[in-house]
Amino acid sequence: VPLRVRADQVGTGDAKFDYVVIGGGTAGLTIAARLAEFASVAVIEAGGYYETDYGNASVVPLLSLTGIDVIDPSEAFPHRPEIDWELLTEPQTNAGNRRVHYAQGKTLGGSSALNTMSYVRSSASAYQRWADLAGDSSYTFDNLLPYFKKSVRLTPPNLQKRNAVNATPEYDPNSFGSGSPLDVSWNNWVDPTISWLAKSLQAIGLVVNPKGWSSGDLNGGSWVPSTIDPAHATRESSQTSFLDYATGNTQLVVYPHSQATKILFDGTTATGVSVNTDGTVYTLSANKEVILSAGVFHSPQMLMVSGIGPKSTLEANNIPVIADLPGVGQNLRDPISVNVAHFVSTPNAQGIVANPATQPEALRQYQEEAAGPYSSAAGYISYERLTDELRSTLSDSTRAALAALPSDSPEVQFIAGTFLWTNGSAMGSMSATICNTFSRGSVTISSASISDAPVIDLGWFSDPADGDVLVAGLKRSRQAWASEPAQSISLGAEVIPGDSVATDEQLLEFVKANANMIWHPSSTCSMGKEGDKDAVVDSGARVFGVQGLRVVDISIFPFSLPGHPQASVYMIAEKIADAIKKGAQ
Ligand SMILES: Cc1cc2nc3c(=O)[nH]c(=O)nc-3n(C[C@H](O)[C@H](O)[C@H](O)COP(=O)(O)OP(=O)(O)OC[C@H]3O[C@@H](n4cnc5c(N)ncnc54)[C@H](O)[C@@H]3O)c2cc1C
Repeated sequence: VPLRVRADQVGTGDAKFDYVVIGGGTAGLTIAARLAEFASVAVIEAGGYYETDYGNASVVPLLSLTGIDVIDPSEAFPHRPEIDWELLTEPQTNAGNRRVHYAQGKTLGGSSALNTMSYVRSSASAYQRWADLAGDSSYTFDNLLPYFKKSVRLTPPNLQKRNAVNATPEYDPNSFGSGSPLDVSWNNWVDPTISWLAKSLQAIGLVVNPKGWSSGDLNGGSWVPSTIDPAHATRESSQTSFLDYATGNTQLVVYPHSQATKILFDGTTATGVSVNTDGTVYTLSANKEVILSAGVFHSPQMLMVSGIGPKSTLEANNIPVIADLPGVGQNLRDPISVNVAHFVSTPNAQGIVANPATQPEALRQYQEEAAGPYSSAAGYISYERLTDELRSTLSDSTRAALAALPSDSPEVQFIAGTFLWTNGSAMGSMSATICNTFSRGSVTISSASISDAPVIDLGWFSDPADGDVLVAGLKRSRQAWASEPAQSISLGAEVIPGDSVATDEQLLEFVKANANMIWHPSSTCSMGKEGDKDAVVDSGARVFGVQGLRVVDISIFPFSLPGHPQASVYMIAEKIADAIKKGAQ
């Protein structure tokens, strides 16, 4: 893999730019590349190149689902400091006191270098809710669509390579663009287990959405597109797309393996960033603005160590207060998920590549044709509002909480999946994930130093509605497994959770002990109206109480959007870049 940034684009030491971007992740590289079209821009990134630092596991699509050991959520997770921040949360008091490892990309590309590449937009009603909370109608789906389109380049699925009549993707080509450097397409191999489980979801009434999920309707099922380079069947990240583009077309300067340690202020105006590269400390000055894109955990931490946050927290850590902003770090939303799994008779991609008899052909297919099991990425997902039957099992307060959401908002996401059990046998899984996280967590600091990890409380199950909805989702997953298509591949009784987990109390206990993240945390620097309890930035992503500073990443989503977030992260970076450009003209 070539190192992409030209030598003259790698920064060292003190310098001045129009814009200084903290974090070369998903949003950071996108906004930096766009700003560099008309201004001088620096990006400070703590990591380097994931292709060289982590190799095939971060590049080959199948391995993004199964081979990334770094996403292990257990406390005994494998340590990969070259690409992961190695964050460990506070014990989750409502979830078996578990401390979980929360993988976050520390590399050019950020978490787009570690994610499972699914490209999913949220529902029009969710963006309407965002617009209402931000007090800005430019956040409705129709008004955001140009930025969604601008941020991607769609390549239609290669049906010949997919070679699966039951898995032809349905989508609306009009909701995609063609000019962006970021490739979105479909994988070139379909896992047979997932095809059967997709049929099982359809059998219980979750029909295929004829437009896919990029047109504002997030209900029904779809073969999910991925951020994938369709020609080579390799991961597409903000690094392989926007950084590549900026390297070829702009004077963007990158500071890799460099940690931003503090945002510097003159009074309440941000003037630059203090940076540490291997012990050398220097200043990058911003003539115009500092853009903070350090992600959901590190953006609020950076604000706090720089003097912006709840006054009591800043004072307790001897940090001079630049702006008392109580919402910083306060509105963490983390959607959680549980699995229902059976042993299955169908082969899966992991099994094929693990078998010495079938691996050589799989390798040949991947290397020569960019196809076969190694090219397998995102599969089949369905969204739905709970059925009346399941809704009637919820508590009154949960029903009331759901009723307050927009009427077309999906409530549960089902992901048809497959993996290898510890004995090497193929398993099929039907996971249920809550679409609207009612529980609130927080991010705070333990010291004034950015070198000390942020203190993360995910707040799992702090609102009982999440457990209630997840139990209903688990029951629905069981209904899918009971359907004829799933039964035709199931090799017997349910393995996870197992038939002994039967009553509502047992199901809730199972859910609390076993639910896990799907790595979509958001909202720790929420967008809102000035003075609102959680509001940290206005609708232009400008931080309240100071000048010359914006936050542009997933931390500014005002709530956890149903769906998958990266599509909206790329979109928001495009949108704010455009707002800055228009303001600068
Ligand atoms: C395992 C996993 C699977 C996922 N699967 C999907 C999926 O299939 N579909 C989907 O839509 N979303 C998925 N996501 C979520 C999605 O990838 C993230 O929401 C998105 O990438 C977040 O973008 P961001 O710009 O907010 O942060 P990031 O992309 O994480 O970028 C933050 C960057 O800031 C850098 N940084 C932080 N602090 C500093 C500092 N002090 N100095 C310098 N640099 C700093 C970091 O190193 C990082 O590069 C997944 C995430 C993970 C981790």
